[in-house]
Amino acid sequence: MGERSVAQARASVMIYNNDLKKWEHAGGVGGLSRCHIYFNPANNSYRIVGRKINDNDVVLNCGIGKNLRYNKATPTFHQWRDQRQVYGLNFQSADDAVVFSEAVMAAVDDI
Ligand SMILES: CC(=O)N[C@@H](Cc1ccccc1Cl)C(=O)N1CC[C@@H]2C=C[C@H]3CC[C@@H](C(=O)N4CC[C@@H]5C=C[C@H]6CC[C@@H](C(=O)O)N6C(=O)[C@H]54)N3C(=O)[C@H]21
Repeated sequence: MGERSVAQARASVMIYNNDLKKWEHAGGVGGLSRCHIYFNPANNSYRIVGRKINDNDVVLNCGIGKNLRYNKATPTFHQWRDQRQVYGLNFQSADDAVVFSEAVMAAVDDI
């Protein structure tokens, strides 16, 4: 049994460039991605995967750890970090952002 999607949202994926001190579009080009939260029943893990709508390029692929701190910087821009970098999602609506954030936090609680 493979991974299954437990939530999805369209958002622009951004990565903070710590060297240049600025946000950059994940994958280098702006645009919307379909972002899924996948649950892997084989090891009870979750990850967030984002693929560009226009060419399916994977621009985000990060595990959800039990200590993940998810920051709602604005109603439509949410961010989190891992030991390497900071990720940001620019949602198209506050509603999309709420649905996705609740799924992220449910995943964190489930680990
Ligand atoms: C303790 C800690 O790690 N703190 C982190 C947050 C955090 C807290 C707790 C757990 C995890 C995390 Cl991640 C932290 O402070 N970080 C993470 C890196 C981010 C970088 C820049 C500065 C610039 C100001 C702010 C920012 O990003 N903000 C404001 C809303 C604004 C909204 C849209 C996004 C879209 C692209 C850019 C823009 O508008 O051009 N942009 C923004 O400009 C967006 N900020 C941050 O937010 C910074």
